[in-house]
Amino acid sequence: MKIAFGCDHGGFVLKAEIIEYLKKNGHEVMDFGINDGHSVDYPDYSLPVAECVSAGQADFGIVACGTGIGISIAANKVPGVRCALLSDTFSAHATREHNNANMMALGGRTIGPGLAVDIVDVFLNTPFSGDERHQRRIDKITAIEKKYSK
Ligand SMILES: O=C[C@H](O)[C@H](O)[C@H](O)COP(=O)(O)O
Repeated sequence: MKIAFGCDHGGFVLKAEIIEYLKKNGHEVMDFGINDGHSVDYPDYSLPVAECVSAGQADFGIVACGTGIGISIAANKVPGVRCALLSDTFSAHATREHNNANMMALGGRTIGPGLAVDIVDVFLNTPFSGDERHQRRIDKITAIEKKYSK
């Protein structure tokens, strides 16, 4: 799969292990930085990942900041993006199965790289259930997006 990745300085601590996992598992990585731990603004690194996913240029997006909160808020402003902030594998499974999430956000100051890689693994290997009730709810999210987009 094609995976777009972006992080700020708070998420940079997770980057090496996540990228290593992705490459080892045969994924193509579109790396939007950052490439060292200097201080940056997380929306600048969330946007290109979210735009790639929204345009269908990547299958999934992974973003990381200190908490995962700011970078997920920014990603979810892009139409078509459903970015889940994750800190456990149960939620990683559930957000794919129920929400058909196409992006995940992780916090470099809240979880360690081992758990982050487990979360990525579960997320990427869990399909959307396709159940009518879940699709109906996702369609309602899309309708909200359409209501507020000009
Ligand atoms: O939600 C925002 C992220 O956690 C940022 O990584 C965080 O706010 C960066 O903080 P600072 O600039 O103090 O390192």
